[in-house]
Amino acid sequence: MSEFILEGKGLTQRYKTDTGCILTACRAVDVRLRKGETLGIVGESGCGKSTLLRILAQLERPAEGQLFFNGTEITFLKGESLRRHRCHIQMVFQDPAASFFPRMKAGEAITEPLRNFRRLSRQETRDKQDELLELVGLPKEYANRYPHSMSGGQRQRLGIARALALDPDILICDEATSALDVSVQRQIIELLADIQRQRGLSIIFVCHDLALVQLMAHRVMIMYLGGVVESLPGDQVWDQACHPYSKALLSSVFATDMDFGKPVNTLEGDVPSPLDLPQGCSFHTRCPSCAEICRHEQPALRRIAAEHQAACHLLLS
Ligand SMILES: Nc1ncnc2c1ncn2[C@@H]1O[C@H](COP(=O)(O)OP(=O)(O)OP(=O)(O)O)[C@@H](O)[C@H]1O
Repeated sequence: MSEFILEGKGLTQRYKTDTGCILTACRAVDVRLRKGETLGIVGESGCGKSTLLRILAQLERPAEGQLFFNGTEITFLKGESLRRHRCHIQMVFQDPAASFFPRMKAGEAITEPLRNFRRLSRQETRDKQDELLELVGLPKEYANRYPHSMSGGQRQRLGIARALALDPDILICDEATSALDVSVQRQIIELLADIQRQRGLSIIFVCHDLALVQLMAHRVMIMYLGGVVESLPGDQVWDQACHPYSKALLSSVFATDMDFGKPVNTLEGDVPSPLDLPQGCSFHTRCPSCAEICRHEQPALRRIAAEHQAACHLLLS
């Protein structure tokens, strides 16, 4: 049995654009998720987070690389075995309202995935609705309400309830709190942590907000332009993150907490296009510490400390 419930090796994804060019959205990404662990994935818009999630959830197949579930390769599953496998990994999206039929009541909506897999008696459906609503902290009576009549936070609870209907081993949350107010974000994160403790669930939590991710993730992976630039334990992000990109993200996130007078290390320039990846280190065009080697040699992810890797020439020389 593998130490990891989900493992991706060298996951790469390319898309053909409308103009016939090849865009590399994900570059040789290694992902490891342990049972009961939360892995946070952070990065700016367009860095390939959603692409990576779609590969991990098997909504699309990578152009290169392999995927393992509990040590068994699942990269090439198809047909009925793929459909069955999807029960193990479920997703929560940023806008759950978009995936609810407007005329379907909440109770029906959250048990829908279950009905796709087996017949349920009326009593079984009601019991499951009650169980799921209680799990996500909503009153039973909400089964009869329409999702659009609920608040954003309540709808996101429904989204989580629906993702849990099939009792998955892994929950993948794609910007699941980004559309919510800060106080509601906290409640949803606490809810996820509670459910994780109760059910031993493994969670992948993708977000562009590093402050939020490091609050809940056991490990954090920082992505830039389709690749991983740093990976480290969540509780070390604030004082041990060492890649120049991670540091720039941190100083912009925590700028409001900083002393006046302390320079804020903001990022200059734009992210290069994934259609035209720069030579050498993908971050060198914006890196304040760029050296000659960074312009022509791509740094590999290397060990900095236990459970901590970074891809930067300057940290390793
Ligand atoms: N199906 C597709 N066809 C062509 N290009 C795509 C496709 N899906 C994603 N891309 C491109 O791949 C790159 C990575 O996109 P992706 O959505 O994975 O990034 P992201 O980090 O999740 O961004 P965001 O936070 O804005 O959702 C982007 O340049 C995007 O335009």
